[in-house]
Amino acid sequence: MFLILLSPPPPPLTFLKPKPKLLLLPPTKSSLKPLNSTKLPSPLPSNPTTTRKPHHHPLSQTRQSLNSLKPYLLSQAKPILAGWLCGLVSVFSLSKLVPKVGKLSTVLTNVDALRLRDEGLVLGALVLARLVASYWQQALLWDAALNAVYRIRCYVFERVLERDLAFFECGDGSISAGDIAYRITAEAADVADTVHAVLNVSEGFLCLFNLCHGCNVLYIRVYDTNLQVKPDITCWDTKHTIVPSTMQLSAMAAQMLIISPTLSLISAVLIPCMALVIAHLGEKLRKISKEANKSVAALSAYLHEVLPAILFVKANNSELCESARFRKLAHTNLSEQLNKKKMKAFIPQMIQSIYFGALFAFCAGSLVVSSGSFDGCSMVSFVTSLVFSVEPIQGVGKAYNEWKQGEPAIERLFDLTRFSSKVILKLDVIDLDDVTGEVKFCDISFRYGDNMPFVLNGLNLHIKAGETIALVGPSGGGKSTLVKLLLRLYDPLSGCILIDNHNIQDIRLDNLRRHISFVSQDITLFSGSVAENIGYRDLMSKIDMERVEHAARTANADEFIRKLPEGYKTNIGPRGSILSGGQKQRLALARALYQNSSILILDEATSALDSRSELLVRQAVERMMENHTVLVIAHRLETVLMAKRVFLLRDGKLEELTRSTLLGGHHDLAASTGLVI
Ligand SMILES: Nc1ncnc2c1ncn2[C@@H]1O[C@H](COP(=O)(O)OP(=O)(O)OP(=O)(O)O)[C@@H](O)[C@H]1O
Repeated sequence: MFLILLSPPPPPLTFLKPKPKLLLLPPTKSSLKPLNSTKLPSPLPSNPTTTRKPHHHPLSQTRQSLNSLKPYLLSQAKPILAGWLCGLVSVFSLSKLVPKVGKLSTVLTNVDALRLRDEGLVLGALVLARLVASYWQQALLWDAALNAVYRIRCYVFERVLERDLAFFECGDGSISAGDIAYRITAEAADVADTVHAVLNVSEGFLCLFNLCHGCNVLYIRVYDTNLQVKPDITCWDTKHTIVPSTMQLSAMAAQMLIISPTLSLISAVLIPCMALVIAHLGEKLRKISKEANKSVAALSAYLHEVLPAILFVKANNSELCESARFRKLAHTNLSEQLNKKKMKAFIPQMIQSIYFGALFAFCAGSLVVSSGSFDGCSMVSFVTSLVFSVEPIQGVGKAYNEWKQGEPAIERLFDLTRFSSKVILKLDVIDLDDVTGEVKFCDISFRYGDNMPFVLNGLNLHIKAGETIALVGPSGGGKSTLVKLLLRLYDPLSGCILIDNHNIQDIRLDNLRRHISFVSQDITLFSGSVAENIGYRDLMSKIDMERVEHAARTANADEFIRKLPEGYKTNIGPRGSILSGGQKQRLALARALYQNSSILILDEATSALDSRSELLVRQAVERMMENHTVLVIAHRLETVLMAKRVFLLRDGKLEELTRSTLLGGHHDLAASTGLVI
């Protein structure tokens, strides 16, 4: 009856240390549980360990997502406005182009070379303007969408870095590194697609004025009751969804009212009905999309855990087991994605079938009721108008669904930024330029969760400036926890920690951590050169190569570094994969030495060294003891004996051990102190 050329579909809407999870069970059904990686924090968690999620009304969810995006869209006002302007030019060119094509047929029949040339030139200019403007419209709107998402990504990552250690460490309610990585990479890309779709839709609003002309040409032709398709209505661009839709809708409504007010009113009931159906299906699509996103995040989390542990997987012949676990997660993802795609395909069909079904019923019923009060021609014209009004409603629905599909990605991304820290930062903090390194733990009590046992219970310790003390104790006794409190990764439940008689809660956090160098139990190295890893603290400024080499020599690392293919410039691979365990540890020591802080914490720092290296490192540490406060957590008697005083941490309290106790070789010493004697 009439031909509508649809435009091509819009573009598809499209480190943290992972905790090793050992799974030695065969791939039975129960062992193939997806990793618990997709638990979401509550949007405004006052307690990061809380997992209960308040129920959100879909509209408030949409408002929240829009509010989250708003500042980023406003920051891109210039390219957005420029893009819309290009859209306006593009639509204007089209509106002029359509009647021109119609006129061309008349010019061609009455051959007039001069007119033909003029018309051809105008036509060419309009086509060119349309092409160029369309290109710039897309380019500018993508520029805005991608720039907005770049800013969102940076903001989200900064907020993630600001989160308490508990968010990453405390199993219940925490989000895995893989899930976080997925949100900041792939889901942020989805947000860019959604933002672009929204901007493209909004552009339609600006085109309202301009389209009046073009649309009217189209509609007037369609209203001809003889229903002859004119050449100038064969081209209709449906890309500019909402406003052309609005225009189309009002023009059709007017025409329908003229033909039959009763029938029009009956048909008008259809519009709110369809809006309700669209809203309902859109909400369903949002939920399905969220599940689909979660299933991809679970896959990503799994890969982030397993691939770094490939050595363990191979050594344990676990390839089959891991392949089965992967299949299970991939299959869940397959069903979720399929659900999403099916829903996306279902929605337009559903809307159309409801519409045409109801339309048919109304028309048939009305014909009977009106008992021939209007002729077949008017009926056809009425139906034509109604059919044309379906398209804009569908257009609005399509835009709405694009948004609904992208909404979960926006929610999940911004969920990462909504938290209140348990480590409260005061406003009136002080900066300490130099510290002597005196540390006091005063009556410290701490536990990781409300229902967990106390790890530290009324602990007191006074470390004098420049003193070296060793902490020993059974595994799980709380030695590393004590260090975490000193670094203010957690705050004690009661008591306080003083550095140079200043409560650490009164010292600016970055200033506090600048005065403490920490070599942790699990060595953390990044891909990059040896020099970058040692001079990590100056990575963003200028690394002092002399200090790097000096630190490496002191930590007995210089010798092996020079043997590497490019010496200090050698890239050590992800997590220092090209180095041996002992080499990694010496590099970490060199890094701590480079930082030259007043307080040095070595948590099992010499455990992976051979006895020769350990001796050299011990000498280095002994040299550092002269002007540093050193806290060594050790399991080796030789390391422990370097310290001036040795404390046993057991049952949340400290007990000083005398040298004679340590050297006396009591039977139960190894069991009670965890020392390797
Ligand atoms: N993030 C955490 N959430 C909950 N409990 C934790 C967390 N970290 C440690 N714990 C618990 O706190 C206790 C003390 O742990 P910590 O790591 O301080 O012991 P440790 O003395 O350093 O042990 P090791 O010598 O084996 O390294 C342990 O029972 C441990 O299970």
